[in-house]
This record gives sequence, C-alpha cells and structure tokens, in this order.
Amino acid sequence: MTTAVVGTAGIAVRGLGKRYGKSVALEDCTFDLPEGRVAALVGANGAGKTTLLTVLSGLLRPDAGEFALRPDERVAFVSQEKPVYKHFTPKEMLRLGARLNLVWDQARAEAWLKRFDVPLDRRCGKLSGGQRTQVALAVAIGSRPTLLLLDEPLADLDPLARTEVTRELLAEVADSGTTVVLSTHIVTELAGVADHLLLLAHGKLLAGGDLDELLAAHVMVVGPRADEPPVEGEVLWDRHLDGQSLFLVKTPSTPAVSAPWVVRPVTLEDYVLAQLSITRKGDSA
Ligand SMILES: Nc1ncnc2c1ncn2[C@@H]1O[C@H](COP(=O)(O)OP(=O)(O)OP(=O)(O)O)[C@@H](O)[C@H]1O
Repeated sequence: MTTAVVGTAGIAVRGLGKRYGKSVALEDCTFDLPEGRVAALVGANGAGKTTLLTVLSGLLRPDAGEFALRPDERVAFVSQEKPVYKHFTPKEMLRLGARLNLVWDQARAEAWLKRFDVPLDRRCGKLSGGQRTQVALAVAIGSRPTLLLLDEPLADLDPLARTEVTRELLAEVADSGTTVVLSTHIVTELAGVADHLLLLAHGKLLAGGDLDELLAAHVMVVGPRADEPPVEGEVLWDRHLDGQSLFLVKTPSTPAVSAPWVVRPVTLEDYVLAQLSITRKGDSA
C-alpha cells in the first residue's frame, strides 16, 4: 500500500481499499476528481462514505491502493461528529484554529459564524447541534483548505441553514478554487451545488463522474403500466404504481415516444434514489 503525494490537479484515487477485520468497508475504489469541483458522495448507510473521507483526510491508512494529492494540498476534514471542544466558546475555537493552522483567515471564519448567527461567547457544549456544526465548518473554512472533506455537514441543520450552507460553500469554491467532497443523504439540496457525483455501494464506486454528463446519459420514461418502456436503451430501474410505470433508462440521446408516454430529464434525486434502490435489492447497475 502506498499513499502517493505527487503533483496532480485535484485528487487521483486508484484501487483504494480498507477492511475492518473481515468486514470490507472500501474496495477497489478508483476515480479522478478535478480541482475546484464539488463532489457529492452518496450511498446507503454503511456504504463506505466515512471510510473514504477518513482515508482521504490522511487519518486512516488504506490497506490497498493509493491516492494522489497536490504537493501543496491543505486538507480540512469535518467529521460526522463535528468535533469541537465543549468547554471552548466559538471564539476560542477560532483562536485554536489560528494556532493549529499554518494558513488562517480569521475574517473568513468569523464571517461564517456571524452569517449563521452563532453566539461567539457561549460554550460549544451549550450550543445546538446545528450551531456546533457551524463552528466546525467555520474552523475548516478559516484554514483556507484546498481540499475540503465534509462528512454529512447538512444532517443537523435546519432546511434554511442547509440551503445557505450549500450556497456559501459554492461561493467559497468560486472564490478560492477549493475542491469539496461532501457526503450526504440529503440529495435534494445538492441540485445546483454539486457538479460531480461519487456513488458508493457496499464499499465500491458504483457511479462517478461529471454530474451533467451522468444525468444527460439517462432519461426517465413515464407511461401506462408496462413491462418495458417503448424506447431503446438499458433499463436500470423501474417502478409500477397505480397503473403507471416509470423507467430509468441509460441512453445516449433523448428518445422520441408517442403519447401517453413521456420522456423527461433525470434529476440528481431520481438518479441517486434509483441507484440506491437497485443496490438495496442486491442487483448491480
Ligand atoms: N471502526 C470500525 N470497525 C469495524 N467496522 C467498521 C468500522 N467503521 C466502519 N465500519 C464498517 O465499514 C462499513 C463502512 O462504514 P462507513 O462508516 O464508512 O459507511 P458510511 O457510508 O459512512 O455509513 P453512514 O451513511 O451510515 O454514515 C460499514 O459496514 C461499517 O459497519
């Protein structure tokens, strides 16, 4: 096993694997993530998202494969537990961030906390779960990372905060060219934010790549109850409900259908839900 650190634009991951005893958490994971992209890392519970992020953060050694980062990469990782010292106030957490990081942008970190109305002088142990998440994000943002790894950052945020956090993250990327990998179960809020998808199932990368290209290669075909859709292409998933059938079809171009059949573009949510339901059935796409 080697963890290569060589000159590259973005992240190059090759054959990455990690086991916990006999349990395989990550297997033969290979992908490239270009610099400055926002990647949504999705998959069912136990798919290996946290393991992948922890390996990429350098905190966990893979036992197979390798990954390459830029030589000057500054990696910030906000883990699922959003670790903040409960006896520290947000202001003290930022002071700690300033001491622990070679590069530190106090104004940026403070602006994040103010933006989300986090009380600066209340101990973190007395903040809400969502406010603690904002403190952890502010420390990460303050370190001006070139690679930002976020493990379910949206999970304990209210719906408005989720939208604002994703919007702010996007602004952050636009400003600084940071590459972001963000694991989440809340795919609806990633539309217009993520431009790359990494979809894990049982530790393996089931689908990955540019989101627009991936979605454009599929269509949703809707019509009356039928065993097959009236189009060419590979049917990846189907659902039949109340006399109506829905098919996710992989096809290089938008097929023409006659009424009452309809072809519509595939959304990120359609695609992810279909893939998750395929993997839950134990099939492979
Ligand atoms: N410390 C550990 N010891 C043993 N098995 C582990 C350990 N950490 C994770 N696993 C197992 O590895 C697999 C991947 O776990 P991981 O936490 O990476 O999944 P995840 O996709 O992040 O899940 P979730 O969406 O539930 O957070 C699971 O089967 C899990 O039970």
